[in-house]
Amino acid sequence: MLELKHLSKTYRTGDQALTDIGFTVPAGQVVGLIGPSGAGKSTLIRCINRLVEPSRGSVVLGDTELTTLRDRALRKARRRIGMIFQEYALVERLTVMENVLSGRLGYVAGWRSFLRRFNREDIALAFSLLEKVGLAEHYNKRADALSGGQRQRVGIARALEQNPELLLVDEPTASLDPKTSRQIMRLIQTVCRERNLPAIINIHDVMLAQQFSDRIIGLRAGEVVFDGKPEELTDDVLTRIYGEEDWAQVRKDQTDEDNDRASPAVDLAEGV
Ligand SMILES: Nc1ncnc2c1ncn2[C@@H]1O[C@H](COP(=O)(O)OP(=O)(O)OP(=O)(O)O)[C@@H](O)[C@H]1O
Repeated sequence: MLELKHLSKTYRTGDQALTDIGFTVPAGQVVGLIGPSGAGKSTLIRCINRLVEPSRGSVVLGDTELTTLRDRALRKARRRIGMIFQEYALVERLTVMENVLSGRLGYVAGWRSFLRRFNREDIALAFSLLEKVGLAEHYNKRADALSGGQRQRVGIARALEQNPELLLVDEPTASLDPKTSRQIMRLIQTVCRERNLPAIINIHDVMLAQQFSDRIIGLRAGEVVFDGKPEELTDDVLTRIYGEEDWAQVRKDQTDEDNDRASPAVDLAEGV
């Protein structure tokens, strides 16, 4: 379980990115974090694993207060949090397997020198995860030989290799076509359900968020303005989060765009 209490962040520039955020994410719950550009979504995700230092408040993972940890204790705690990034953050010239195994070392600097030290269990886990994400036969390919969807699958396997207690996911589909985006969101949802793993997904696409989250949190100007079930995301709520729009038209445009962009060639390339 993850608990945020009175979390606030003011950057040195004076930008107040988050104001008094408080919510709890129980085991197994997938939270879609939505809001307009600049609402504070990335800042919130990064305050949880302390890539950004919160100005006030607390973040509790299980029974560990993360906000007061330093150095080694912080590095150890970060290994309990799996991160999945928009741009995958793979080491391009290493193989798929090596990238997945790197999850074992979390955020430890200089991990490359330890590559030879993985034990049998780590490697067996990596193989089973590659099977899970549909990439087993590609284990020995270099990361730079993969499509975007395949890279993101490696990113998911790497995060799971950490055996995390929480997944933080930052715009996982922003670089992907609509069909691959749905496949990736479905995969994240499935692995969270299977492992009873809580996740917070920063996601721009409201329809995807609605389809694949158990709960939606809407941020606007650094504050939570909606916290509820995906089906409660009415046009009025969307206006509260994003401001005035013709939501019926936005939905139609989004559907048309999805249909236009899902060409058969792309489907084949990304379908693994
Ligand atoms: N490193 C930084 N220094 C100063 N201000 C920052 C920094 N990072 C973000 N901000 C400010 O904090 C606020 C929240 O930004 P953040 O990137 O968290 O929003 P976001 O919802 O993730 O936006 P987007 O969807 O465009 O990525 C914005 O006003 C932004 O300008």
